[in-house]
Amino acid sequence: MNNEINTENIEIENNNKNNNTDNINVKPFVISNVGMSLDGKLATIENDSRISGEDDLKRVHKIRKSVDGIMVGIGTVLKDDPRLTVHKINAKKEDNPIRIVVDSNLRIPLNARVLNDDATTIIATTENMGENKNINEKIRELAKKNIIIIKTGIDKVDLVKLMELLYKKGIKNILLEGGGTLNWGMFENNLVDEVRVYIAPKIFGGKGAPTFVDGDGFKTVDECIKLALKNCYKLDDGIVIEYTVKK
Ligand SMILES: NC(=O)C1=CN([C@@H]2O[C@H](COP(=O)(O)OP(=O)(O)OC[C@H]3O[C@@H](n4cnc5c(N)ncnc54)[C@H](OP(=O)(O)O)[C@@H]3O)[C@@H](O)[C@H]2O)C=CC1
Ligand SMILES: Nc1nc(O)c(N)c(N[C@@H]2O[C@H](COP(=O)(O)O)[C@@H](O)[C@H]2O)n1
Repeated sequence: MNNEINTENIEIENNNKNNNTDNINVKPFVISNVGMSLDGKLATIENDSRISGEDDLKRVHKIRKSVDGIMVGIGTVLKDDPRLTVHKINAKKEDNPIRIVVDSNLRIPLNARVLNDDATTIIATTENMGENKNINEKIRELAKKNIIIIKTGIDKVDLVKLMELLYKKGIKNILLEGGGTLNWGMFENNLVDEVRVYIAPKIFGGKGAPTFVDGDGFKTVDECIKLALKNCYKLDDGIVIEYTVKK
């Protein structure tokens, strides 16, 4: 049972008050996909992320079409303003997966393209997102756009709980499309099941350029995520490598 609160008649799911322990450890199957340079960067220091060629983008959009949900961090929304729909291959509106944005402080701009009506959008936020004084106005505007807001976590989105909640909503598989900070959060919590990377024959360099997995990093090799090679092949001018995450 979810406890729900009303903010000016707008229902926000507040899962921090949810003590239900049913279905714990039942989560969507998560595929982490990125296009990266050979040195592991997701974009250049000036946020140029044109890495994949046309065939690789078609590969990504086939995955988008096949999953229930597609997830990004608010960093990617603010930097790229993505649509997160299936638009590089033939598709109908019904083929678009549910878009999930992980955004602890509701920083999402109201004109972000992920808030358009091409697909359902869920914003995962936190208990303390309301500290900004204009937050109720923003929630009202998001509600007008039929955006679903889920609160889980106090200051930072609780990704483990979020996965359980999404699974209960019928989202059985998710394409995780980064960026590096959210990818770390997902790997750190052992929430990723499969990895697919397109590696472009390019070197971007730059200490500040985002990488496939950023965050704090594991301290030892013993702690790190271990992968088993599943498949690899040439595509465009690069290669695609697919791994299963060893659990
Ligand atoms: N080449 C590719 O395939 C791709 C490239 N990119 C690139 O990646 C870059 C963006 O990456 P980045 O800046 O790291 O942003 P992310 O998209 O990874 O978003 C990170 C933000 O998510 C929020 N967040 C909330 N809860 C969590 C949590 N539990 N764990 C982790 N994050 C959480 C945080 O913001 P808050 O605290 O406000 O909630 C955090 O700063 C861009 O340059 C983009 O172009 C992105 C995707 C794919
Ligand atoms: N796989 C992949 N290759 C690249 O070269 C990329 N730049 C990305 N970026 C991701 O796709 C999002 C854009 O999506 P829309 O086309 O607007 O639907 C972008 O925000 C990244 O998540 N991915």
